Amino acid sequence: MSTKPARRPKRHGKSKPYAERPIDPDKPGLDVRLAAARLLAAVVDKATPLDALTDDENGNPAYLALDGRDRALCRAILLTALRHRGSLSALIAEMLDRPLPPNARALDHLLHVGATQIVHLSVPDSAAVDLAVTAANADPRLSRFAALVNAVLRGIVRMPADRRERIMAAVANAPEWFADALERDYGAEKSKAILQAHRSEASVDLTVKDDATGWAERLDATLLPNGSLRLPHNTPSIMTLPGFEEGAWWVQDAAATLPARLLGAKPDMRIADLCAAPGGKTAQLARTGADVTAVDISTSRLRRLEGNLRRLGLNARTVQSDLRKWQPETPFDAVLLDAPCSSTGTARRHPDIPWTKSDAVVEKMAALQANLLERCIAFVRPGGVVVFANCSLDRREGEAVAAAFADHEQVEPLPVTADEISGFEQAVTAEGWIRTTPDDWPNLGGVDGFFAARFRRL
Ligand SMILES: C[S@@+](CC[C@H](N)C(=O)[O-])C[C@H]1O[C@@H](n2cnc3c(N)ncnc32)[C@H](O)[C@@H]1O
Repeated sequence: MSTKPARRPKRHGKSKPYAERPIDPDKPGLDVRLAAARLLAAVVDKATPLDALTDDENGNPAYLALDGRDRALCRAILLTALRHRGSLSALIAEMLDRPLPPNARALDHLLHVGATQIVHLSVPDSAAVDLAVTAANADPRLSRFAALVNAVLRGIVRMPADRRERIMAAVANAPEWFADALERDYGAEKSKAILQAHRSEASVDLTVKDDATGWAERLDATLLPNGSLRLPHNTPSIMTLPGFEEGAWWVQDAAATLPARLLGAKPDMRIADLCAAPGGKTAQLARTGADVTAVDISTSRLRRLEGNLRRLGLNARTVQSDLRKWQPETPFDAVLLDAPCSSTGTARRHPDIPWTKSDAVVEKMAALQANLLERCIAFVRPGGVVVFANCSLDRREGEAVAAAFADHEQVEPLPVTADEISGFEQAVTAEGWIRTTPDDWPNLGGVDGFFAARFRRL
């Protein structure tokens, strides 16, 4: 691969002399594009989670300097740029004689921000091109590439739609490590279906306390086979919806409701929800009337859990502790370990995940999960139940951890049966584990990827 800068894009001899135009630093919309390119760099080059960069209190200064509407546009550009990053890269590459050199990161990010608006967002093409060129001119590292930015983006604007589609559909639209891991775990056909599902934004699902049918009508939502509600895509802010203030429901992906259902929770049981925050599964367990202790290492996330339970009118004891050191005074009847993981099963909601995680992260998380799961044996009484779950698609974090734990002399597998998880019968594996992937329920819009396995302490 050539490392020479691609100074001249293909077929673009007639680009306008943008580089010679005066720069207007106050140009409307320029600060949004500059912020988007900077944040894209932080995600892709520094593996910083997008949610941290766009947090309304502690986010990146370039983001916090934007007003509310511009923040929304900046986030929309970033979510879309990351969701379609692989196919947008292919489109940009098509416009270049040779690849950009590896050190031309800022140029690459600016092109991605521009191409995202042209291909996927309802920003006028002329504005997307013009602002990208102005942004290039405003940056001393990039000003000599302003004509190239102009030519590449104009080339994408002029490209016939069917050719664009062909180029974008022909690539895996995922980083190599992630595409390889999926293919190894699921085979060529299924991994393709998962990556296809990742091209669409996930819906918002709700778990309701009671009267799912009534709330489905009131919220204009779809009642899913497992009893969750799925909101329409254009739903405005969750907090303004009927039932939020009164605590009638909470946000939780349909597949994320499965692990808590495996504990057989009921009023006389003592249950520990481990790695509990922000508390979707704690709420499910508390709702049964069980005596629930929720443990998490993060103080701020536990505060969110407590706020959520208050709104829902549900009770649980909360404990801030690192599970690697925690020791309960009395063993529980059942524990749920919703272990920290690479979270690749939620890539439709967090399209930065494939671009910020790696094989090394997956392996580190799998080792941590095995360690935490082993500690769970001491947390339950003999005969008690341990449920292990996480939202990774990677079998190193799910099936492999469960298979190794099943060999432990102090536990036996307690296979899940289809009748225990009505609506998700197809998710039960031959081993009696649960595995969901984003391409499940294709006609309803998919679900998050989840894994769960159940054991009994001997
Ligand atoms: C996947 S999230 C849990 C989601 C939660 N169960 C729910 O349903 O809303 C993982 C949680 O594990 C917590 N965590 C990570 N390492 C931990 C540790 N060593 N001890 C306790 N909690 C930990 C994180 O703070 C995070 O809140």
